[in-house]
Amino acid sequence: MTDLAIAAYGLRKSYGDKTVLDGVDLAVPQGTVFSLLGPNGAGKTTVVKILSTLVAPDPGTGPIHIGGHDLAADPRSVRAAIGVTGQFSAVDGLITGEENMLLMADLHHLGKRERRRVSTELLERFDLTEAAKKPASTYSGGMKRRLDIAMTLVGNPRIIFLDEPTTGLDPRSRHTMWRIIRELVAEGATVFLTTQYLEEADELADRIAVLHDGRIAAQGTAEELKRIVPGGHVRLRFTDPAAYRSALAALRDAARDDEALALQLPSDGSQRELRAVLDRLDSAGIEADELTVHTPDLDDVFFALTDATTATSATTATTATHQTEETAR
Ligand SMILES: Nc1ncnc2c1ncn2[C@@H]1O[C@H](COP(=O)(O)OP(=O)(O)OP(=O)(O)O)[C@@H](O)[C@H]1O
Repeated sequence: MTDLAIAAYGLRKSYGDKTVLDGVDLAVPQGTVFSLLGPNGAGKTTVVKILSTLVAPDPGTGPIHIGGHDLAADPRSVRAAIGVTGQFSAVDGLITGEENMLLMADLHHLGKRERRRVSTELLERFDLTEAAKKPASTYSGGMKRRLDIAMTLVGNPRIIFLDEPTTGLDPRSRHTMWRIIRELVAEGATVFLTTQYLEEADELADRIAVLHDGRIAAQGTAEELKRIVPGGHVRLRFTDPAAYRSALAALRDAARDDEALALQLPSDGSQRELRAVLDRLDSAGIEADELTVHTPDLDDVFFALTDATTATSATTATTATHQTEETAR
């Protein structure tokens, strides 16, 4: 257990007769990023609130250890070990960024000189020195979010909960946030990240869990999760209708898209399967104008796990715009 920053067993929580968490197990090794994914209302924030001592879990919940401390027996030590930034920021808009930082330093009982040093250092690190003397209400969304994280880091927490840290941020601010998260982990912190952006989990997380219907529907590395959904295929596109027709005759098992003059053959995207497809094309004398490989992405996994009825259309939709599609010809 010692190398686990977060170990929680059988998390349960209901509000009235609504069961939000119905036995959730979580194990997060130190120095890693763990991402909890789930649709709106799945219970991600509830998990963060329980693990950060803000909300009590229901009776029947198993043991929870955060940073080696028993959450039920020693919540004070848990609070000392963690930092939390939620969807509702702790930033006070009426005072300056610097004043927000100093206030946080006071809450952590830092000495006079130390509070200045920590505040200046963190403002600089998060590129807020120039704006430090301006009221936080004048900050952009990205700046506010950076200030929020800077405030969280005042107490030098080893375990950091980030609840949807990039929701509503533009791509540049999002990338800045990703860099910050990577730096924190490189310094040895553990990050528990909730997000609705699958791309974000894919980018950052060592392990990902998908929360659905009060339980963990699946968990693993991004690669492991992608392997559990079907949908990988090779797509061949033709410009000449005659070539398309002869390909159609030779590859009877392929799914056809007559309008686009395209065929799709199932494939897991591995070198072996790709070679098999190319061999078939060669032996049938087929020369496609374009060959693209589609491997399932986290969107496919997410839709497949959280809503079976939308799985098919989601897979189709991502096929058209997929980022990991590689044009081979
Ligand atoms: N204090 C509360 N009282 C009653 N119901 C609550 C309370 N807090 C949360 N809920 C309900 O619990 C469910 C899970 O909420 P939670 O905020 O944990 O979801 P989430 O996965 O974080 O969603 P989102 O992505 O929308 O933030 C929701 O249906 C919510 O309405």
